[in-house]
Amino acid sequence: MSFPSHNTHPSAAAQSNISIDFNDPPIGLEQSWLEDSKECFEAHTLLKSLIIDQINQIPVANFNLVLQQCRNRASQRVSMHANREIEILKQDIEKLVQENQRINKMLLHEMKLRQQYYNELQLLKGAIRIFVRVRPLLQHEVQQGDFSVVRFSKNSQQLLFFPKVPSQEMAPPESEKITKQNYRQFQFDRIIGPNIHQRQLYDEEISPLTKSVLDGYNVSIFAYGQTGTGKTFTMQGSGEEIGIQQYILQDLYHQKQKDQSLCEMSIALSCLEIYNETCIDLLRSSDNKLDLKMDPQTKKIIAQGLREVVCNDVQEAIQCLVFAQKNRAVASTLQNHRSSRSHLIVQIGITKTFYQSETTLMQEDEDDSNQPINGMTNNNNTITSTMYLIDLAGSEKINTSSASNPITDSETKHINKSLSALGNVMESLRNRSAKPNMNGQAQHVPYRDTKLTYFMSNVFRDKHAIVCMIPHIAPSQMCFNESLRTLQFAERMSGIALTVNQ
Ligand SMILES: Nc1ncnc2c1ncn2[C@@H]1O[C@H](COP(=O)(O)OP(=O)(O)OP(=O)(O)O)[C@@H](O)[C@H]1O
Repeated sequence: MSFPSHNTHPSAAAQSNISIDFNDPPIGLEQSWLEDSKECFEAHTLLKSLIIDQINQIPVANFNLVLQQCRNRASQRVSMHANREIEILKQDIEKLVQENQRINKMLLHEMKLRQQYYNELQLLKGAIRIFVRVRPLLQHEVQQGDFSVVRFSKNSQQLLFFPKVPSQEMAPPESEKITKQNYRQFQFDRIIGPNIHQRQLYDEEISPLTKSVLDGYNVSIFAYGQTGTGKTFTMQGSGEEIGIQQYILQDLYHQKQKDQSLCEMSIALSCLEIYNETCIDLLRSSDNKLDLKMDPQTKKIIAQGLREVVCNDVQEAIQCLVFAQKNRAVASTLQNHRSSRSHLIVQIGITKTFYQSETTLMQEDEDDSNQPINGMTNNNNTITSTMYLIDLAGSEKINTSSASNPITDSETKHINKSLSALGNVMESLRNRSAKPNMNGQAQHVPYRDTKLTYFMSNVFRDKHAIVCMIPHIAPSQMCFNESLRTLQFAERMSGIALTVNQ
């Protein structure tokens, strides 16, 4: 086959990048040759674009592969790194646990020392502490023209009590103006005047007792005094003003929360009423009369079947008290305002069980001062203690001038009997500590004379018990005789303050 000499092969044209306009072919080229060339050129162009496409695909696939490999390597490195980190963290945690144990050990040691010194101080202050509370004059007393016959010293320990003053005009002057007046002076651990609010009373005088009960000491607080002098106000509060019962419970549950890493604390409540020498369980609505018996194992006097309610928080505990108060109020309306004619004993039982690690730490501590504190049994590292809050019946005498009412007379006789039995027990304890062993025999203490003294003998027979008495008086001159009796009773008690538990 021969080609025109002046012409060039189409592939040569493509190779030499000659641009051919196929719509306007050069003169002399045959039509078929042109069509062949055109097809060939298009095939070439298509092939070229396919090759470019293929080339473009290769790096993407490669990249994905490389990326996957990188990921694998990275995840291997991350897991190796994480393992190392976890190892380091484990070591750190181990160190922290050891440090925590060391600090807990120090804390326990410090706590025990603090408890020891603190409670020694409390015991040195006197086993029976007397805080006389004088309530303000009430509105109806002022309206009746009554006035206060009580004055206070600046150190809050002395109380000046004026004999009957005939009228408001003759009322004693304020304490700073008092010179040589005819007054009786009383001195107690603390006088709580009418301006002292519940919170202040709690913070200054009662909260140390809450600390003691948490340390394993049995504590009892008696509210004593004539009806209407504020015993219930102090213990339970009134209206907006909460009483020491609630403050104590708030503190106990607060401490329970604070100590939860050291020990498990359980708080249980029971409420016992003694009315006309009958014991009544106020946490039961029926079948609630109880007998007092000595527990053969612990030698403690127990009210058989007395309901103890474990309360998990302060609200539950307060609900319990409200239930008891309602029960008491129902009986009260049925029986001639029984509430002020009966003794109410609220018992708060505390059990603290120390966790194993702390137990071991305590056993490891070889310091001699690290003796088990009161209430703690060596076997199970549990501390048990009880706080007794006793709202005593009104202490007034039978009004011999009024028409006799057999019910109130019998109630009053029972009250007078149990309150004077309480005084006799105190008196015996004082005598016993003055003359410990007469002819080798311990002096008899008449605990069994009344239900109140029998039950409370748990407290008086306990060498480590802390007893606090809050005698209440009204400041008015109309209550002069009853207030004087209350102050004299309190004076008798304060005489045995330092000796009762020796
Ligand atoms: N410190 C005080 N401040 C203000 N008001 C008080 C105070 N103490 C008592 N009161 C008020 O005096 C009244 C009598 O108080 P309360 O009922 O507590 O006496 P009580 O000794 O418990 O009597 P009862 O033996 O009859 O139960 C109440 O209205 C109480 O609110």
